[in-house]
Amino acid sequence: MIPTLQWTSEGVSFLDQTKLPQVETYVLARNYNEVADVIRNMVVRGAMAIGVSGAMGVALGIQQSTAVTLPDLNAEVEVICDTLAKTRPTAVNLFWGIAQIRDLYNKLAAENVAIDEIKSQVVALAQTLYDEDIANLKVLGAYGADLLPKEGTILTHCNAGALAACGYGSALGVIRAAVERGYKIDVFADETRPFNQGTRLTAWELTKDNIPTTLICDNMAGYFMGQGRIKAAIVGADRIAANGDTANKIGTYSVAILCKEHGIPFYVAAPFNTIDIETLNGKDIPIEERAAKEVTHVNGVQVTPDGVGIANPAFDVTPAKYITAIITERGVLRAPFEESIAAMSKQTK
Ligand SMILES: CSC[C@H]1O[C@H](OP(=O)(O)O)[C@H](O)[C@@H]1O
Repeated sequence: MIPTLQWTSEGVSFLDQTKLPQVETYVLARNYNEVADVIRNMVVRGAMAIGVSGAMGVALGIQQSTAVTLPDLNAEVEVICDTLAKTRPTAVNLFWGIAQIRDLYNKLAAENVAIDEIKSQVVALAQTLYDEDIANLKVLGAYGADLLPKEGTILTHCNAGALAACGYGSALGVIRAAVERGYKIDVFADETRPFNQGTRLTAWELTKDNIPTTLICDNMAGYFMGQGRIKAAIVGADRIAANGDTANKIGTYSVAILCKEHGIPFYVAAPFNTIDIETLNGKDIPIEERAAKEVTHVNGVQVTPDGVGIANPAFDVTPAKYITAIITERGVLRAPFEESIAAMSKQTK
């Protein structure tokens, strides 16, 4: 299994995704501020992975606190949660992960539970969230595999794989589940400029698993769809609004429109905690703008002239009307998404 992140006795260990595929190396975050740094710098990235990282960061901060009274610890927990919440704005899973630990903390603190007991319970919960992430994605993968063709090429954008989660992956989890069933499928991976999650990460993890993969530049998808090569597209998600509008890696919207034009199914695969029912539609999803250097530089070398303007939105929003289905561990959602999402939100699991 790919060790994207792991709780250890010394802190949280992260596979450094900024160094892949050339070097497989690990970063140990020894305190919650260092966890915030690795999320911000995308040493760890992907909605599910940063959700559980956020939870582990809060748990680590509480575990390491030297506060001896609950009022002092309460104040520290606020700072810890704020620090982690300010790292990346779009993936709602981050806020979900932080809230899981904060809610347990608040409950135990309100019951006046001893600080040592609180520490052990929040750490245990962070580890449970890690296990549940993998278990949920395996269930999601099985639902998704039911929708894929038994043979042919599947397009994906960015990396919604084991590297974007605690393991297995969402979009790539569906592909893994299909391959495990013996489907004769292969993957076209968009390179996903500017951070190159497709080039560096999807290509790395799929070839490691011997899943046949062809890397294409972001502007090639339409060409291959026109040739009839692509049978379906599947992507992950960072935040899904109550009406089904979906924020995902920049370029996803273009892929969805191309799919519509060519009559190709366009699937979103995401655990249910990616759905944000408080956000009514995609216009209200905050879109992260990242540093210009991600666009101007490739492998540390500047490829743009000095003085040119740079825009670097990290995500776009695909309107629900372009989405064939949203695959979750609770089942498959279809249009009208307002209704199917509302109904599924009422299920406890
Ligand atoms: C599991 S969803 C993965 C999702 O995360 C990516 O964003 P980033 O690499 O910036 O964290 C992207 O939107 C992927 O689809």
